Parts: sequence; C-alpha cells; structure tokens
Amino acid sequence: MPEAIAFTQVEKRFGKGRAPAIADLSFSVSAGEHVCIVGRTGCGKSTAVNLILGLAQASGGKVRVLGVDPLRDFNRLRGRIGCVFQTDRLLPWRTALDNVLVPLEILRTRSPDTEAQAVELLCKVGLAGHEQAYPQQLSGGMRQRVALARALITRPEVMIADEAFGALDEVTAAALRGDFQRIAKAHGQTVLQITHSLDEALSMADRVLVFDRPGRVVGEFPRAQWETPAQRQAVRQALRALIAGEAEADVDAAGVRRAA
Ligand SMILES: Nc1ncnc2c1ncn2[C@@H]1O[C@H](COP(=O)(O)OP(=O)(O)OP(=O)(O)O)[C@@H](O)[C@H]1O
Repeated sequence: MPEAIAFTQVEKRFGKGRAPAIADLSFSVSAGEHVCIVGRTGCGKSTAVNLILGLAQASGGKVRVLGVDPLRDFNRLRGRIGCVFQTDRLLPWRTALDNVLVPLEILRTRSPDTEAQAVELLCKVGLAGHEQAYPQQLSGGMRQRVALARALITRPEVMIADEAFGALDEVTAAALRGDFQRIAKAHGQTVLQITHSLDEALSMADRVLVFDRPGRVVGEFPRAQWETPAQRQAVRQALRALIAGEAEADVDAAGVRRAA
C-alpha cells in the first residue's frame, strides 16, 4: 500500500541550542490505514501534527504527506487533509452550516451543490435540523460534530484527529468515535489520531505507535496483536509501561512486555 504519511529521521528544534522536541522520528501510515499515536505529555505528538499540516518546518529529515512536502508544497495539499482538534474552533458568529462551509469558501468552491453536500454531512454526523443553530446553542458534543463535518467537507484523503474526543464525556465521546470511524472507513480515508486514552486507541486503530521524549517511536502494535481479550490486556500493559517510561528493554520486539 502506498504511504499517505511518511516521516524519515525527522528532527525539530524550537531555536538554536535548545533540546529537540523531536529527535529522530521515523514512521509511516499507509493509505487507508488508521494509526493512533499515544505517548506521555511533551513527547512531540502535536509538533508532529504541525509538521504534517505544513504549519512548522522540520529542522532535519524528511516529512511527506500524500507524496509531497507539506511545507514547500502547501498548496498541493489544500483540502486534502481534514483536522479535528480537542476544541471545536468554530466561529461563534456563524451558524453550524456556515461553519461547515468555511473550508469551501477558502478554496473558493462554495456553490449550491457543495451547500447541499454540507447539509448532507451535518445529517451524517447526526445534526439534521440544526443547520441554522449557532455554536452557543449547541452542546459540546454537537459542536464537535460540526467540527467533524467541517473537516470532512472537502472530502480529504487524510484525517487528523488530535485529542478530538478528549474533552467530551464518555457517552458522547463513544458515540462520536463510532461516527468518526464509520465515516472515515466509508470514505477510505487515512487516519492519524492522537489520544491519551489507551481504550480509544485499542478500539479504533489498525496500529498503535508509542512516542516518547524527545519525539521518537518506542513501540509499535498492529491490531493482530490484540485480537483476544488476553492479548488486549497484555498490549494494554505494554503500552502503559512504555508511556510510563519504564525500560524499553522490558518490552520485546513484538511490543509485548517480558515477565520480570
Ligand atoms: N512553539 C513552540 N516553541 C517552543 N517549544 C515548543 C513549541 N511547541 C512545542 N514545544 C515543545 O516541544 C515539546 C513537544 O511538545 P508537543 O506539544 O508536541 O507535545 P505533545 O506530545 O503534543 O504533548 P501533550 O500530550 O501535552 O499535548 C515540548 O517540550 C514543548 O514544550
């Protein structure tokens, strides 16, 4: 499968002489794959997202998204990457429908046809009848659904979810995770998701990557490793150990923790 996202020995420093936020980061995400990244605070997850979005420049190494450099070839990726963050980032003075239409206005592709698609998308994310509501009239979960529809409106090939369900109560988060996954699969999208929830990662990902400071991969777990409840428990423990920064040597090459 072709790689939708590829990091090769990437380094990122915020200023000369400062410790790197990302040291030597190499990983890839295949087209159509759903990868979750977990890792303790400050290990460079959001910095990696900014590099993917072309919002920051790597200090070394190579970042490729859909085969191009996201910073140098920013225009070639317009509308091809959708993002959902922990906060909805909706414009409070615009209705739900008009918020969904923002990316189309930036791309200058707003038309009666695309407006009809926005209405359809709001329906798909469970907001039929709320098109004319303003953000302050909607619950947190509903606002995050608007943000999801806004991310999907350009039919992006890649979806980035950076703690997208982290601020919601568990029932709302579970419903939204289900819708997010269903829509991403139906659209054949590549998903890169950052989460602090191991259950979320294990329930949604095809593969889980563990980052540690400074920005590098210290564990990798394909779904085939957590098919049975016992395997899931073992992988969960291995993930917790890696995130807690316990010796990498305690976790074997398959990502499974060795008995002490
Ligand atoms: N704009 C910036 N200027 C200077 N340092 C930064 C900047 N952005 C991030 N950093 C530093 O880079 C490191 C990685 O930060 P980053 O936000 O990528 O981590 P994270 O894994 O996303 O953390 P969290 O899980 O808490 O969101 C941290 O030490 C942070 O202080």
